[in-house]
Amino acid sequence: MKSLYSVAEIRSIEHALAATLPAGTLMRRAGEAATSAARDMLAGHKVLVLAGPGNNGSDALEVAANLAGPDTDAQADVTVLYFPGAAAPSVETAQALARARASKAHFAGTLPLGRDWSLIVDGLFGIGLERPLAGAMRALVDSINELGRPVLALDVPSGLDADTGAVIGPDGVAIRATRTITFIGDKPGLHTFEGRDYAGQVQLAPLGIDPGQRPPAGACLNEPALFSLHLAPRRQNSHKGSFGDVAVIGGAKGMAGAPLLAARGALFCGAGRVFVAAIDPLTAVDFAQPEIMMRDAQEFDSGDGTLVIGPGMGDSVIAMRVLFKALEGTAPLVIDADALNLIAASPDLQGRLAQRAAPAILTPHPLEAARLLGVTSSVVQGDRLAAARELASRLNAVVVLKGSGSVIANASGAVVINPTGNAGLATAGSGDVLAGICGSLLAQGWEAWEAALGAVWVHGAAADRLVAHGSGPIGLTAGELPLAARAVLNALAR
Ligand SMILES: NC(=O)C1=CN([C@@H]2O[C@H](COP(=O)(O)OP(=O)(O)OC[C@H]3O[C@@H](n4cnc5c(N)ncnc54)[C@H](OP(=O)(O)O)[C@@H]3O)[C@@H](O)[C@H]2O)[C@@H](O)CC1
Ligand SMILES: Nc1ncnc2c1ncn2[C@@H]1O[C@H](COP(=O)(O)OP(=O)(O)O)[C@@H](O)[C@H]1O
Ligand SMILES: [K+]
Repeated sequence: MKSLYSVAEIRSIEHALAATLPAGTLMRRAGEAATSAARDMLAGHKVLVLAGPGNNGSDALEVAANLAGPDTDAQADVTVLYFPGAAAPSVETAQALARARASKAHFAGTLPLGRDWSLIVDGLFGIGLERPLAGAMRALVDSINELGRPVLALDVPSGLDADTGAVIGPDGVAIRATRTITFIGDKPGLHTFEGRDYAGQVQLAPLGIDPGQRPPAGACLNEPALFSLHLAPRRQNSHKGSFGDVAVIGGAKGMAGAPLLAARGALFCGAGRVFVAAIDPLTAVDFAQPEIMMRDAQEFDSGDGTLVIGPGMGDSVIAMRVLFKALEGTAPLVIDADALNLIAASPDLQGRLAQRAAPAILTPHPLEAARLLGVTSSVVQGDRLAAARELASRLNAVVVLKGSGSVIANASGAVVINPTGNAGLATAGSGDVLAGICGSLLAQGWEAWEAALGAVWVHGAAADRLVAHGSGPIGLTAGELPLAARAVLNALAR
């Protein structure tokens, strides 16, 4: 399992290890791991090392000493910008500083201008940053980002919250890294919200701590191993009834495309039969996808099939009535878009949802999540893991909080961050396709938790596949996702 540790969890691991290891061991190991990552990235000689006042800075000083070296054959020409704190440095920091000063690295007082850095090592702040960068530090971070040179961040890009992936603000700044080497355990903030943009490629350096010595983490990264129990090859002796029915309810006037996209997501990911039950039943057939059966939402009886409710559904009286009926019934539900907004506006519907025994997956984007929680979307984005966890527990459902690094949570408090997908998905209709894929996996007998994990992973991987083939991120369309998702799912099942 690819565990993700909160800052509090890392601190408690550090605390336990401090009793068993000689002082400074972990810092030295962090320095060695980071030095090897820096060498790996280095295509040239000139290295700028930024070292802050805490232990993150000490890691950076170790890197500077290692890269510059006392030897004449040292490869790098290292410049250090060191920012001592107001308090006296710790013994370990003093040792790292002495090593760096004894090396061939030169210490500068301000950012040297006009140098074409081959690599910048960011050791300003790690998990100890608790307030926004201000003054000279803020200006330095802006200047570093403007240089556009390769940056290796130590532990966490300085300015980023390792728990949430938010830049510590308001109106904060953070280093934009090419790669982040993160110590002891990987961290949620490197994989969601702003984290993916600021951390770049994430590399874990466990510092010689074997996973067995680490307690279980509060979150982890999504990967096929988390849902592979449902990825069995199909039996030859199967028929369309073996793979379940999905009915997508939605499609108010002018919004016929949304349920069709969801229905295609369901069809291409293997549901046996797929219906669209439209609020405005004008379309008799989807000529591009005639396998989809078209019905009138007001007359439709889904039996025990899976319902995906909400895409393009609107907020009419009919929509409300159909949603009420779905919540009263016992069908597995995927609740998306307008259905989420109707539920957000009605404590009664929230109560009904929370009391249901049948499985439900909710797929809010941040604004829909904010409406459900009665807060603003910036509050949701400020702590996506907490928001997803809170919604799952309040509404007794599996929740997929969408966006860069989608967060999947359940009512028992489990939290998973999805690493697949890209900004090509930032296009109308891609969420509809995701809802359809969720419904498809539910209809094929997957448990709600695995269905949500599998659907989000496959949906993101489909977008990654399209980008790898040149069909994005610019101009990727939601309509292309179902076919790509089919390829991804079949590759996994093989
Ligand atoms: N412990 C271990 O076993 C290991 C730890 N490791 C490394 O240690 C890192 C954590 O180190 P850390 O706890 O010293 O915190 P860090 O991120 O350096 O920052 C704290 C310093 O910044 C200061 N400061 C804060 N905000 C500020 C601001 N806005 N503007 C200006 N100053 C500000 C704050 O000062 P103060 O708040 O007192 O003013 C304090 O001096 C971790 O990320 C990893 O890299 C690894 O070596 C592995 C083993
Ligand atoms: N920048 C991004 N990186 C990764 N995934 C993204 C990004 N932007 C959007 N997505 C994904 O695309 C989908 C968009 O869903 P949604 O916002 O509901 O759009 P729509 O309602 O138009 O279908 C979600 O699955 C979301 O996680
Ligand atoms: K850093």
